[in-house]
Amino acid sequence: MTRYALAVDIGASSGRLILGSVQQEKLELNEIHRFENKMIKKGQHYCWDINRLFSEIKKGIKKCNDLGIKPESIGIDTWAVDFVLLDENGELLTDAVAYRDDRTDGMMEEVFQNIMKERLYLETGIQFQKFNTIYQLYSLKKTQSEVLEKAKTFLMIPDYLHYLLSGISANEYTNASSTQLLNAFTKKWDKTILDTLGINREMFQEIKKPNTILGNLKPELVEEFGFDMKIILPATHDTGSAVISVPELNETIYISSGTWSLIGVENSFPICVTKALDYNFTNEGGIDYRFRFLKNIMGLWMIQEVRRNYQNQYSFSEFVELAKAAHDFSSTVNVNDNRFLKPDNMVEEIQHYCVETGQQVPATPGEIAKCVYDSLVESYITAIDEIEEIFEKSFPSINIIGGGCQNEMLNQLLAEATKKDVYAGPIEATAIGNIVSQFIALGEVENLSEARQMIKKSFEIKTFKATEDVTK
Ligand SMILES: Nc1ncnc2c1ncn2[C@@H]1O[C@H](COP(=O)(O)OP(=O)(O)O)[C@@H](O)[C@H]1O
Ligand SMILES: C[C@H](O)[C@H](O)[C@@H](O)C(=O)COP(=O)(O)O
Ligand SMILES: [Mg+2]
Repeated sequence: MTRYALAVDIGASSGRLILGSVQQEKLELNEIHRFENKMIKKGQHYCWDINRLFSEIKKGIKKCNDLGIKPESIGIDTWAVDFVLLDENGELLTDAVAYRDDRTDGMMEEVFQNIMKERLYLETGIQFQKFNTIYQLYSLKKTQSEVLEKAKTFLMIPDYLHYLLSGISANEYTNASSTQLLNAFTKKWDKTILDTLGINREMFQEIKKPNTILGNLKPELVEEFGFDMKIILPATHDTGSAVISVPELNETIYISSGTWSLIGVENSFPICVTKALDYNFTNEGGIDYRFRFLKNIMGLWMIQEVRRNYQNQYSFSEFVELAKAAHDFSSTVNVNDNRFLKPDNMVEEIQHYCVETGQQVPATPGEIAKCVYDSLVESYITAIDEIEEIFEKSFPSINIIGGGCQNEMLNQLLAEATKKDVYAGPIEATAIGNIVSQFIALGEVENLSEARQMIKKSFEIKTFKATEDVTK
């Protein structure tokens, strides 16, 4: 009898529910529901519409009935760092404020008045992004200390969605690592950091690893759906699940390409050396206590915003064709400049940058798109050079996974620029990683190694090579 696991993968731009099963030793996916995700303004803050997200999840679960399928388990992954706080009755005390909100402006610098930057990095190994949970909580402490004092439960976004399904509170390890409040070595909440910043450590929950069976659905949801499911924790940080799906993990660099581009390697221990700090690499927790040594690059968020600025009149594939037609345009921007984190108008921000740096100013949608893609490749190359400097070796290939691996122009540009083989796929890497984590817990798949072998033979992986230099 076929066993099904249901993955819920919610990224910053879209969410999807995907059923997974093993058929003839291959993983089979069936996307049953997809929905848009975006920030909404609530009061003075940008937030996630967490109630709509949960209703989309329930809508997707109910579609299983239309297929006559009762999945054995469900697991939810989303973006990192964001959270909600609950009161003693388990009710929401806060909105799900989004990491791009400006409430953390200046907070990192204030935290460094209490804890040295180097100390934070040595204990947590986490990159310095202004939106990390530590700075969001510090902002709350300054502006709404009464909320922090009342809070009894701290749940990150996937934790909260699992709580809504099961009534059980837990903090999953891979996402907890992104907060910059988890000690990279003890894998526990770092009491010294919390106490030094005066953040109530009692609200943090027990850390649970991926592959943990958290519990079952609340009885009223069993009634509503018509079936029960186990809630099994995947790597609830979406990039943690995505990296599980990288088919060629040994000796390769991956780029999880979606709203963000997360570029890095898998490692068995945290690398907290000065050079990693200076280059702002992170050591996010992975499955089986591996580490995701990676760097955030602004990613396809930029083209998502450009698309919005042009009233969504162009598809992503049309932007690629428009960029190809603008082949003579060569201005680039530093994509990791915080000015691109949440500009009022991305097109204008890119144009202002080019004026300020004395470059040709992009005017057409094609020139803007080409500038974004060329700038991303430039940033990828810098990060690859930094990784190879830190590891003191050259990596032969790059694996691009996630929705962005469909941008074949970007894939070819990277192959040409690095002379490395670029492998593209699987597209739904995050959901696949989520599903295999559930199957490992259910015993449907033996372990991570078997999962990766199964993934490699189950999905199309396209190869992009540098063109031979015929002049030689
Ligand atoms: N057909 C396509 N051609 C080129 N790029 C694409 C295509 N489809 C999706 N993309 C890129 O993939 C991105 C979305 O990737 P995805 O992994 O779904 O994002 P997230 O998980 O962050 O919501 C889009 O922003 C877009 O740039
Ligand atoms: C804010 C974090 O850096 C972000 O969540 C990143 O880690 C991530 O996982 C983004 O995933 P997307 O699928 O939204 O690109
Ligand atoms: Mg994603």
